[in-house]
Amino acid sequence: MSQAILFTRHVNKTVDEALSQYNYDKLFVLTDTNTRQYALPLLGDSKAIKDATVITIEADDTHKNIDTLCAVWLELSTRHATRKSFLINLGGGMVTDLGGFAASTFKRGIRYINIPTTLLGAIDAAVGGKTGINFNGLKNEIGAFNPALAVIISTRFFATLSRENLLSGYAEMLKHGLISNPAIYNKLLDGDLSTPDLDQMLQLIKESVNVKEEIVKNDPFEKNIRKSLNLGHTVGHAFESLSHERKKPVAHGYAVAWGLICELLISHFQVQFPIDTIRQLARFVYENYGAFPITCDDYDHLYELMTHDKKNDSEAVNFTLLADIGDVKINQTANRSEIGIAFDLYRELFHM
Ligand SMILES: NC(=O)c1ccc[n+]([C@@H]2O[C@H](COP(=O)([O-])OP(=O)(O)OC[C@H]3O[C@@H](n4cnc5c(N)ncnc54)[C@H](O)[C@@H]3O)[C@@H](O)[C@H]2O)c1
Ligand SMILES: O=C(O)C(=O)C[C@@H](O)[C@H](O)[C@H](O)COP(=O)(O)O
Ligand SMILES: [Zn+2]
Repeated sequence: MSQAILFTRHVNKTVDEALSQYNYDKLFVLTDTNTRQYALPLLGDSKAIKDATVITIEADDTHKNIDTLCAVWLELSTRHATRKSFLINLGGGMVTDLGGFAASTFKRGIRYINIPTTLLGAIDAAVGGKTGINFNGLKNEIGAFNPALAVIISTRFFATLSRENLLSGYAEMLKHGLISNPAIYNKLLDGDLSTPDLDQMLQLIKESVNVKEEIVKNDPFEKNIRKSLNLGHTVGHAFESLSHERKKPVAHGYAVAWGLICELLISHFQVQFPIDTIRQLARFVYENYGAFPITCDDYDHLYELMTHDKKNDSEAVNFTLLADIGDVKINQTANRSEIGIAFDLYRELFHM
């Protein structure tokens, strides 16, 4: 499973060079309503893109669903896309997840590349081949492992990103720091998020992509060590699903940030992750991300959502835990009452 990761400041040129390597009959570009407005113009000088058919879907995770997927399949079909056609996914993780899955399934698979336009997309979603959609109230319940042939990353896209979406991506970078080593983690924790400088952040972005790339190379299908990339997501996805049910969707990275704290609390009790490091991160998360409001009335439902986690292989809920920064313990479990204790402490740390 090889995937070229290309960092560039000249996206047009890089896109044209990348596409010139492939023979294709028709080129399609998938955008959402925001990336059509803000990101597509940055590709205006690409010769290849000038002749492409643009397909545009509604923005945000509430549309990462089967209806939107059908709409993309229908466009490809009515416009006579063939197995020799090519798709470019231009957007954040919502577009690259859904577009990657559309490409993986249309006529049993057409080739595609990702051009992430969010920080989260660049350091995480566009890389590594997890594609899919939400289904039955569950995150990424349907999907496939199938990497984009190339991922073209340019920080130029991030100039129009909201602060919320920058922070959302930063949370997945913190996750990469936690699972890799203290040097990367501490730099991230020292970052000043009040006035983020994207060019200064480029080095951190490259390190973060590298953390993910190395893990995926070793375990592309998440049989073992790739589960480390899921730190924070067992709880995070349950928070995210609950936020959709409440019709107040939170950004994915925010749910991961809160999920990280809960799972580090479970790590503390099960594999002695240091409590002071949790307190420090909880302060950072509270100051920058606020809190996801829960009461003990939500615990049973959150637990039910976690019983659907894709890492589970039995009745028990599977967690990736940490004994320390960079010391990952996969295939750990926690029961309903242990998770309840973590929620109690999370609420205390987040002043609920
Ligand atoms: N496949 C993976 O490995 C993986 C990893 C992490 C997250 N994900 C998934 O990715 C999704 C989250 O991705 P995301 O945070 O990029 O969200 P997103 O794609 O929904 O983008 C967030 C918002 O920013 C807008 N936007 C995108 N680019 C913009 C730009 N350049 N300027 C202005 N606005 C822009 C979008 O239209 C959207 O409104 C979730 O569905 C999550 O499950 C997948
Ligand atoms: O690439 C991975 O592996 C990850 O787990 C990265 C996560 O940040 C990402 O949110 C992923 O989509 C979660 O996957 P899921 O298998 O828990 O749905
Ligand atoms: Zn994630």
